[in-house]
Amino acid sequence: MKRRKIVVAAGFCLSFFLGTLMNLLYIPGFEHQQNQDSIIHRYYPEKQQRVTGDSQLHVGELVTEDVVKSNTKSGTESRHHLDLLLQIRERFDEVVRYRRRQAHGSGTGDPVRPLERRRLMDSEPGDNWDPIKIIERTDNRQTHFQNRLSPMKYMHSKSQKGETINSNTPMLGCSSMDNVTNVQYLGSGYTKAVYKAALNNSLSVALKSVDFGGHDMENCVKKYGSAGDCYRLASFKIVKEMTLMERLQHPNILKLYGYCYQDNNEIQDTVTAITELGSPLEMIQLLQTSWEERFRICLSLVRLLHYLAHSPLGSVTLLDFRPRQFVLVSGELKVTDLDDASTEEAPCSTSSPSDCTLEFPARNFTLPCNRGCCLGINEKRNLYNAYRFFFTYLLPHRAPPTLRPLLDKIVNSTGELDWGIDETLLQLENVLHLYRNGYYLQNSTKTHVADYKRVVDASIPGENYRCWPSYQHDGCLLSVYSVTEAISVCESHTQCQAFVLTNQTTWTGHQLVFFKTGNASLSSAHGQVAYIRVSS
Ligand SMILES: Nc1ncnc2c1ncn2[C@@H]1O[C@H](COP(=O)(O)OP(=O)(O)OP(=O)(O)O)[C@@H](O)[C@H]1O
Repeated sequence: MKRRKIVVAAGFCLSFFLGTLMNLLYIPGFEHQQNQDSIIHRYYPEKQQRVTGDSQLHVGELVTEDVVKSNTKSGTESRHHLDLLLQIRERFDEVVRYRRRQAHGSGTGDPVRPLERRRLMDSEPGDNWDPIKIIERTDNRQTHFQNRLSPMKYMHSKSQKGETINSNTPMLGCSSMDNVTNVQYLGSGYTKAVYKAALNNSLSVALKSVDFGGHDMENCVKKYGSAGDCYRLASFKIVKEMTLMERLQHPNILKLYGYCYQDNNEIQDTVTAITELGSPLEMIQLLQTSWEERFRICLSLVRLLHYLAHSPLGSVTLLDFRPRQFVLVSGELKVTDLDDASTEEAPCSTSSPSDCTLEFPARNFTLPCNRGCCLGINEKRNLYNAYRFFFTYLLPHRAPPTLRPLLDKIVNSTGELDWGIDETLLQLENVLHLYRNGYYLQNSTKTHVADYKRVVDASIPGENYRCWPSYQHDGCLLSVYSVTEAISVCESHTQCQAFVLTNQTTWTGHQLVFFKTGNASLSSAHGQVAYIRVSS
């Protein structure tokens, strides 16, 4: 109520108010309509079209809360504080846009309606700034998303049960964090710290929160001196990430299991995201794994990028695309860091080709400008990053020789940005088809030199030797399409005198086979088949 009065008063006394504001905050030329609009555009780009005759009122509305706080400070402090608050509001608006955006192509461009915006501005000072909470308070629509991710239901609830994210997955909240064990630090970046933990001694999860000692918080507090506001600014990265994890559902995007808001000693409502657990990508380690596993990572990545290019929010680009933004979950690549994802398509004019320049350290590309937008810029940025960070290292290296020409073509075409993501996906799926069905095996006229005795339900536990790239470090465990391929492998290893077809398969359906130096330890093993070399 009090806030409402302040907004109304601001409307009546606006010219006086804005004049004072200009003097206090030293915003040059604030009295000029043009500059007011550019300020609005800078901080509230989506407002600009609406700001016409009554733009002053909008300015008043937008900054009133901030100014009331800032008015009590010295000029420089106020300007700094306002800057910080405007950054928070900017991130807030971004999250609102993602939450409200209709499925791409079926909805309105600007989902924040003026009435809601006014209500947002009217929310009580001191209320926490969790946009999900604020929107929920102000939104009288029962959206699908709200039903599934209601902070009122989950975030402070200590006894929630039976609610779901997806139709069959219970949503986790603060109560699930009552019994957290085996907490281990996993990693941190500029803003967040990530811990591995077991909930109720069973479910292993990753817990993501703002790193109080991280660069982001440290730099912000140094500049603005307000730990609380700096926390709010940083926490919007987690809120954005949670929002995108919820809205972008794909097997190669880490799952959001839930979240919890808790007060700590100094700061109210600190947010912790509870997500699927992965293991950080180690490029050196990856180079030592089989081609099949490395191909899986590239294919997961391309499937992810294909989804992002056609996502319900529009074409999403990952502005920070280093391998550390991805983790592995059971061999599948998943993106974890979504705080730098963006759906903004770069605007351009046909008379200025440089508008659409994609710049990379070793190369630049200029894309065509089509109807004021750089054609496919988000998709192509992702694709070139996939090429430079993943494909060049992982795709061709030790691939089956017959697949090499296809793989080289994929690497070259993505490196030149000749293909879009649709064609790239098609080509990788084709490679999978050829591999999965054994079409990569050479039609060799060479006959095998040795004969092998087949022993059903038998294994050879000992007689191991090492080979590369083995699925097991102290033995030679490789994947093959067929017995014929296993015989070829055995004949190419000087130590090999036998092999055992296990009953395990890889993600492509290939069979895992142990290669052995002999058969002295032959013993019965249900479901396995041993092949023993009987002549040479
Ligand atoms: N779900 C997860 N499972 C395992 N490790 C994770 C998970 N999420 C993040 N990590 C690890 O924690 C690190 C930091 O996480 P994240 O990238 O989200 O933080 P950030 O502050 O945004 O980092 P950056 O500065 O790279 O943007 C990651 O590099 C990754 O190795």
